[in-house]
Amino acid sequence: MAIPHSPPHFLPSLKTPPIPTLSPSVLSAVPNAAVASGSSPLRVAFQGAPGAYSEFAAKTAIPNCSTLPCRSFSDAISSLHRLLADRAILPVESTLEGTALRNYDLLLRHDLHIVQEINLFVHYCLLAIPGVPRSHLKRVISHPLALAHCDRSLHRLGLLPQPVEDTAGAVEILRNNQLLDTAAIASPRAALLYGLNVLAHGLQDTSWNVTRFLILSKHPSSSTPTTTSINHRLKTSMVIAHRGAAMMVILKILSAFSSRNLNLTKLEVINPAINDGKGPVMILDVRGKGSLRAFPHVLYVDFEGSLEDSRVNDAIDDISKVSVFVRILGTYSADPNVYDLH
Ligand SMILES: O=C(O)C(=O)C[C@]1(C(=O)O)C=C[C@@H](O)C=C1
Repeated sequence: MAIPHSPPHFLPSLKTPPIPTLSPSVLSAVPNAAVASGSSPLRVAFQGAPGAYSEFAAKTAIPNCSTLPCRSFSDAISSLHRLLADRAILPVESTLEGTALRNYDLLLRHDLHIVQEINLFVHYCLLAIPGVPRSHLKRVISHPLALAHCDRSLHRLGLLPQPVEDTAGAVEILRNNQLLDTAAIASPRAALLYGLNVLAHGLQDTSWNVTRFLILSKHPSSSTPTTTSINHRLKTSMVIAHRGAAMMVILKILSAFSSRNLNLTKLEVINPAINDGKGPVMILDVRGKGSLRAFPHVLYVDFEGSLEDSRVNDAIDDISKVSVFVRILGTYSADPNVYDLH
């Protein structure tokens, strides 16, 4: 996959010129192709340039996969619909951000299935063009979340943060434009890939900085084992819409699962007023006419277990009685690890 080209070199400057942007989506340059079949590696679409954390998460979760860089998460999802990719990977939770509502929103608008999860320890580095000392740096570019995760460190270093689309994209901008007064925050892997210097490791303000990614497919997980064991727990994710009596539904959910000895791993109340300012949550009704429906009151729930288990089905029946809509988003192997990119 060719790295997108940026404009010719910028002259080093003491002022801070505008940050050049990446060229249009790499996705559109990929010829239409059939879904990988037989023994061909799975193709995983991710948002960002090669070297992004999402790409690393994809390669860690599916070691032999090939990866497809996309300009946006929505491009990554449309690459699944266009059969350019077999999987798409989305970050859905992080230590600082909590639930990434931006990506849940995407997930719910499409008829896709969660088939895998992966937890990645996100280790941020300060990267610069080789030979540039830290004292020459005036500003730093990266994904807005990465800048937020490193806020205190950047303040200490006196660097002006400027957001760009993704961490590896920032490195690419730095390299292609030879910006000598600018650093990027990205992974050690991106530094290697683009030949940049690592000036500082572990820039994140909290020592525990983990992002949870979900891998999506057009089809439910076929390799899902039907039995659970200590080493191979299954998890199911669902979305529940209700009439507004959140407390009553939450109590029902808690009792439906706890009375059957099922473990809840996530329960998040989505209040339309804080849903990233988007108002009601739009959910594709995959069982109905396949139409998008607007729900003002929604809960995101993950639990250990699968629909193969009658206790799970009974719990869902109980919950359905107090809710207006329930959609199962997928059953997949729970990731018991946190992978470190180091
Ligand atoms: O920019 C990247 O490298 C990404 O993979 C995206 C992403 C995100 O959108 O959450 C993933 C993890 C990092 O914390 C920052 C950014």
